Amino acid sequence: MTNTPPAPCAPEDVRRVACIGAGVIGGGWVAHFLARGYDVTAWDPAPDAEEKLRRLVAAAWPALEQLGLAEGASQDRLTVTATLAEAVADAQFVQESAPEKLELKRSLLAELDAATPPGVVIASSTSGYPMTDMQTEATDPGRLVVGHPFNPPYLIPLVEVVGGESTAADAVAWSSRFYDVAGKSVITMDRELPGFIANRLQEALWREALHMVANGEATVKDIDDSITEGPGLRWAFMGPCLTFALAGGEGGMGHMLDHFGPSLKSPWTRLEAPELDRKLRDAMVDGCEEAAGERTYADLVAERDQGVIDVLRATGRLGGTAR
Ligand SMILES: NC(=O)C1=CN([C@@H]2O[C@H](COP(=O)(O)OP(=O)(O)OC[C@H]3O[C@@H](n4cnc5c(N)ncnc54)[C@H](O)[C@@H]3O)[C@@H](O)[C@H]2O)C=CC1
Ligand SMILES: C[N+](C)(C)CC(=O)CC(=O)[O-]
Repeated sequence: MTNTPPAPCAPEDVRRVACIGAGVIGGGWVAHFLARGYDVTAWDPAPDAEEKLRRLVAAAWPALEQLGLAEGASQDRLTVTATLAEAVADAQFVQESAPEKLELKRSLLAELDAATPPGVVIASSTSGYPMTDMQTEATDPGRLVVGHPFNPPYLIPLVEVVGGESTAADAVAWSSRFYDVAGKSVITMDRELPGFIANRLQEALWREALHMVANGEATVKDIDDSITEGPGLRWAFMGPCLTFALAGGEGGMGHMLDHFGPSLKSPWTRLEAPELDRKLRDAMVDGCEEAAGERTYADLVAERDQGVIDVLRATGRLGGTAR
């Protein structure tokens, strides 16, 4: 990593944030930043983007009110611009959440770099591309970082921050501090890993779920119930390592590994990803539709939002209202 200068204002002094791409994640970021009292500009090329974005923010607002809005926070502080250049012209931080396509990310990040005031950090929401692969066309790649959120960004605290080979170390430190000030829970990585940390873990679970559905070994409902009625209850407040240390009783992780470690070699898991063919795709879609039953997308979003808030409240993690 290089050492080019960081953003022109301190993370604590940021007032204006630009969100580029306003779908599920970009819209979620907009809701989060508005609730934290920032002025937000947003740009998305889709013709119906503004209407969809305002609908998403309005749907998220009741949950955000429960979490506690920052002083002055308002949905009215959102400006949807006609062009990308207008969105970033006065931004003090930029969050990019465009589709997960490498070529698109490369050219968009270069375009953002050209249009954003010098020194302002630009973060990508990418789910797994290393920044090294995305920053290749930018004139100032030093200010490009990954800030990987979790859906919905307005409720799930975690952001994984990591730079690429050409990212300035200061830009990584600046963005980690900024997300912290903006109410997120930050893991700063000192090296690039495909999928970062959490998605690498999630992908392992997901790969096995797809294998089981593809082979008719479990239904979508079995898989979801196995987590919500089982390990998921523990994972909300204690990670998989400490949870398994308790599986060793008073002997802790040492006994757990001595006892169960050899079974790691047994063929429980399949390390290759399954072929995501039409049959498997349809089985997953049908299973999810069956699991959703009469509940609409909006019903499920409201149910998920309330569930996350209840868990945050129950585990004493409801954030403060100040930035
Ligand atoms: N959906 C998820 O659960 C998560 C997604 N992400 C990441 O967030 C990013 C966005 O994903 P989603 O919001 O799920 O996708 P999405 O499909 O919901 O939204 C993408 C938005 O980008 C817009 N767009 C298309 N071309 C664009 C361009 N050239 N410039 C700016 N915007 C453009 C689209 O009109 C759309 O509104 C991806 O990098 C994805 O990997 C990260 C964490 C979770
Ligand atoms: C499905 N996904 C890989 C895009 C998910 C994420 O990147 C994080 C999340 O929200 O779980």
